[in-house]
Amino acid sequence: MFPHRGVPFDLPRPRSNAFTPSPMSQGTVSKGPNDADVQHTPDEFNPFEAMADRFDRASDILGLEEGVREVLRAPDREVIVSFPVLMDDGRVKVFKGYRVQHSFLRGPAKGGIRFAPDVHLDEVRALAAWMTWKCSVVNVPFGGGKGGVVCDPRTMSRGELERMTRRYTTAIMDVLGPERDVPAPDMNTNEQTMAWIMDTYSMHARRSTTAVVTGKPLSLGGSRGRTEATGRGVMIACREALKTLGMRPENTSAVVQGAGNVGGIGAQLLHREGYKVVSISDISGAIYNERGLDVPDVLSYIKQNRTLEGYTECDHLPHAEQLELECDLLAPCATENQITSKNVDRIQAKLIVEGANGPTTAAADKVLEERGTMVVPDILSNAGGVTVSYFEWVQDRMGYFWTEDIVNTRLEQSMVAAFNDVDKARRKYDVSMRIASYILAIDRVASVYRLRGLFG
Ligand SMILES: NC(=O)C1=CN([C@@H]2O[C@H](COP(=O)(O)OP(=O)(O)OC[C@H]3O[C@@H](n4cnc5c(N)ncnc54)[C@H](OP(=O)(O)O)[C@@H]3O)[C@@H](O)[C@H]2O)C=CC1
Ligand SMILES: O=C(O)CCC(=O)C(=O)O
Repeated sequence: MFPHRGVPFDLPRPRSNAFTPSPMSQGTVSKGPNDADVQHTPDEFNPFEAMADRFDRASDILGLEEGVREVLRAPDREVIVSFPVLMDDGRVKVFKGYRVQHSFLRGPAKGGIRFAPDVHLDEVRALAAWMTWKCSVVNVPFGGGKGGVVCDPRTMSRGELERMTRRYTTAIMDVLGPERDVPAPDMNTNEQTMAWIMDTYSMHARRSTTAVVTGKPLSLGGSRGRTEATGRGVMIACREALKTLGMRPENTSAVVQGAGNVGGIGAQLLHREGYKVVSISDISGAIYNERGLDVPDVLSYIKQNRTLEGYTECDHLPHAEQLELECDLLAPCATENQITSKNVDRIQAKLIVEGANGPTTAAADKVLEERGTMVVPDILSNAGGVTVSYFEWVQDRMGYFWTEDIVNTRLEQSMVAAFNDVDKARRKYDVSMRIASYILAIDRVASVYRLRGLFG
């Protein structure tokens, strides 16, 4: 069902065992990539290495002390669990889940949970570290965490998904909590999943604990604007980037990869702002219309049919061709490792705004930098989601809920401030937006570490 997730479409599926600790057992807690027995095999498609490559470049520029560098690079805690779930046919199936908490220096760990058949530890490690840097870039008081369950949600019934979510939550519940670690939605999880997590946690805690998770339904302490927040943040990042390039939305053609929470809502908001969205994709492939797609119509088609397959008024393209389309703006909003050393020479977009986490490999980054293609990196451009998650956590703890206007205004202010902070660092250090974001993020986390005390 997810044949290409996390790898370029035209390649055999690379797998790295770099940093992967040996046998996973119930409740394993591993120290992570700094373990002495770990073997390092350079691998362009390993997301943790992609993160570490940028981390090292930014740390070199900052002249970060060796000890601090080691502390900030490695995850603080990794939990690996195996748990049984009763399937609809009466069988018991054992699932594997992860929760990686990369850093608590700036506050509780924060980050989504994804359900996918090929989710793996290095991916979750990278995603957790990216959360630390992202929260720092937008200056919200959280560290970074991420979770994953190896499963194929498309083949599971609602009951199976609920039982799996509840068992996973129970298995990792010791490390969760409003002041410990606060999950949120990611790929293939949504507000219903968050409601199950909140309920399971609350049953064990013997009190309703809304602030243990964000991205919940409104009636369970969710925030107005959270569902749209990541796509809205992507739209704001596009607008700010266009300004620096002297371009205007109405003269900008856009290609959006992914049609889920980030890509679908992002495309819709770009369309509303006057961009010509010429292509959108989902797992089945891409659609293209050079005159521009009717995005609301495309999204309602997907809602009805659960796929883009069969949509008319457009050409259908394979995934790989979508990324190489002639366009002004490319917004990869699906998954990791989409723009790589294999296809970067054929990417024609003038501007890349990353809605997904890790869609560009470090090797491709270097080519884009040399070519002068502007890339607004994930840890800045998709930070709208965690920003409104922070607002949700605050509202839950206050027990006082904001209007959508207030949420959107504060999100707008936060995204623009973060964009400007990164742009300032870019000019100061004469680096790309990506490296500038890492410099800003690492510097903020490192200064907190020094303030809290190096040897505590
Ligand atoms: N949700 C959030 O708030 C945030 C998400 N992100 C990141 O954004 C990305 C997308 O997440 P989200 O939108 O929540 O996930 P969803 O599950 O809502 O949507 C994912 C979308 O990507 C499509 N897709 C999956 N694989 C491919 C592929 N290989 N090529 C093209 N399309 C593909 C899916 O198609 P189909 O439906 O057919 O499977 C679906 O349209 C992830 O990297 C996530 O980590 C980042 C910040 C916050
Ligand atoms: O909203 C959140 O807490 C995190 C969202 C997320 O997983 C991400 O930004 O990658």
